[in-house]
Amino acid sequence: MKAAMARLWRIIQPIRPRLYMGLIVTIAASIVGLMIPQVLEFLVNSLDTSPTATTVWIAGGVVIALGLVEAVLLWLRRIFAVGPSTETERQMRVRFYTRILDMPVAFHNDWGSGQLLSRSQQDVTQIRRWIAFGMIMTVSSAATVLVGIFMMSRSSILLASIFLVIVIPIVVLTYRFQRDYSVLTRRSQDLNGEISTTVEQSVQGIRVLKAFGRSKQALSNFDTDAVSLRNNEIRKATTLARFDMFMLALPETMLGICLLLGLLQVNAGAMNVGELASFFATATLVVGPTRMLGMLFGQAVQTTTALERYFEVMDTENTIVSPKNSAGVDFDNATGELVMEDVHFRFHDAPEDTPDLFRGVNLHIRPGETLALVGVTGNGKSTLLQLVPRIFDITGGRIAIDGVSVHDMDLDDLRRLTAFAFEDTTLFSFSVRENVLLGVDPALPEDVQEDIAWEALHAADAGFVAGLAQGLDTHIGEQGFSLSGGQRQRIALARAIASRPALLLLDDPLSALDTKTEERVIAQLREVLDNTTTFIIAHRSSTVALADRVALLDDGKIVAVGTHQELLRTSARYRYIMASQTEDAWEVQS
Ligand SMILES: Nc1ncnc2c1ncn2[C@@H]1O[C@H](COP(=O)(O)OP(=O)(O)OP(=O)(O)O)[C@@H](O)[C@H]1O
Repeated sequence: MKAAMARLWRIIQPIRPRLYMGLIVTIAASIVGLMIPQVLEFLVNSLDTSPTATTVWIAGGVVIALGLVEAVLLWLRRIFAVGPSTETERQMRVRFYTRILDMPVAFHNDWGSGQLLSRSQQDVTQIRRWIAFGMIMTVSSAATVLVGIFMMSRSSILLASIFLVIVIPIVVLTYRFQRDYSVLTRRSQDLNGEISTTVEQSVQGIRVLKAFGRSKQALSNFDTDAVSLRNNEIRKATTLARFDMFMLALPETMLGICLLLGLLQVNAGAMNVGELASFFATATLVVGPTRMLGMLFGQAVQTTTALERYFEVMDTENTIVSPKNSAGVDFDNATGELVMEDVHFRFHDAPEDTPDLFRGVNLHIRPGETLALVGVTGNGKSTLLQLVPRIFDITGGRIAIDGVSVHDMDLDDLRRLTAFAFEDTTLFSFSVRENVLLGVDPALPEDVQEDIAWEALHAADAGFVAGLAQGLDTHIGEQGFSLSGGQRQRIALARAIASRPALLLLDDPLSALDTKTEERVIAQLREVLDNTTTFIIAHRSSTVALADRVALLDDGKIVAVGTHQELLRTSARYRYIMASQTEDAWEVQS
């Protein structure tokens, strides 16, 4: 708890002066509030001895004035605290988002999106509430209780001591409550994260769920999580209710005892009625902050949990970063020549007894060449391509573009040199223009950008965009749902082409196209790819036909490289794979 709060204390360093101001006005408001019973004591005593209308008016006026001052001071507390705390909340959220954008794909595979969502939303909001309200109120409530007890002791030391004695069980109970409640809070936050992930996955996969009639099963899984959350919330509420019960019962019992003893003392002449009235007015005022302290303890626990969850993500080490002294990239003369030397790779979460996915891959793609990568399904073709822009990092060997190791390049430079069209096309809920120009320098003049977009769309045979309601500015629905699979694939292909990379990485970019469309796209791609070095994963012979040479990936290595015809002649494995993967394999071989 201490460590997380200490880090928060450092984070809020710039806003501390304003929080101090907030604290000062809150304590001032409490003191002003506590002065009202003193005026009451004076009023009661003067009514007892020499009652005059003027005294009543003056005392009443002072009480109203004190009430107004208290209200203004509480208003000022919000003014001082709200602005800086919401700014800190914004900064923490932006840092979190920057962090998750920076983190490698392996990190996102490990963390559910729901977990990241709940940490960046609920947890950060909880932290803001603590900064704006909890921190200030803890100090001011504690101060109010102390000052209040001091003032009560001026009325009667005996009664104040009884009040003080009741504070001890309150502290013990609060401590036990804090311990139990923090465990339940953490569990609730985790369950909330899991539920968010389930909803998100169902929404994304809604078509699959419907097509396979699995909505009921999805609902049943969701219900199991929802029931766990409900049970946990009930346990939280029961714990809180028990705690609240004691927090209410203890002060009320104390007030009852004090009233009895106070009346006996007044009767015995040990204190006057004014002092008794003042004691009770103060005690009533102090009971609130005493209970508030208990509640704030609970909030402190929740905030600590939220901080730990926030820092857990922020502290996860990012393994894929730019080198300290990166090698410069000559973009004007970049050719995209790719060399892989003795490349080894295994996923960090691969079972220990499995061999590396790649065990010494050697490959050379010449400048301007188009090389197709072929292999049986699931043998690592997509992964090999993703090693180039460092979506995953190799565990051994070397990958170089134009003679410079990708590990020596700045990540931004590396990703400017390369462009990727993924097998599962992700389009954002932006316009077609924004999707296609994602990798294009936004500083270019608008008309140049527009020309680039159309050129790329034509190259990818995505001329259908011109016929859309708003052309390039047509907004693509969430996840690109309003387009067909083939249309989405062609826009994603256009996006890769538009960034005019030195090295184009295409992961089976034509898989969703019918043969006729594929033929057209290939014809246009041939022209575009003429001078661009291209590494393309191919499952169909028609895609292979696009390539100058073909490399066969098998058993963690490149086992053969040559033209399509050469490999058909020399490699039985290649013949087998092409035959098993392409519908027209026999035609290809003949
Ligand atoms: N993030 C990951 N963590 C662990 N294993 C993974 C991960 N991604 C892929 N794999 C595994 O690595 C292997 C290679 O996957 P990859 O997607 O590269 O194959 P592929 O040859 O492109 O497949 P396909 O031809 O079906 O597209 C598969 O066994 C896959 O299950």
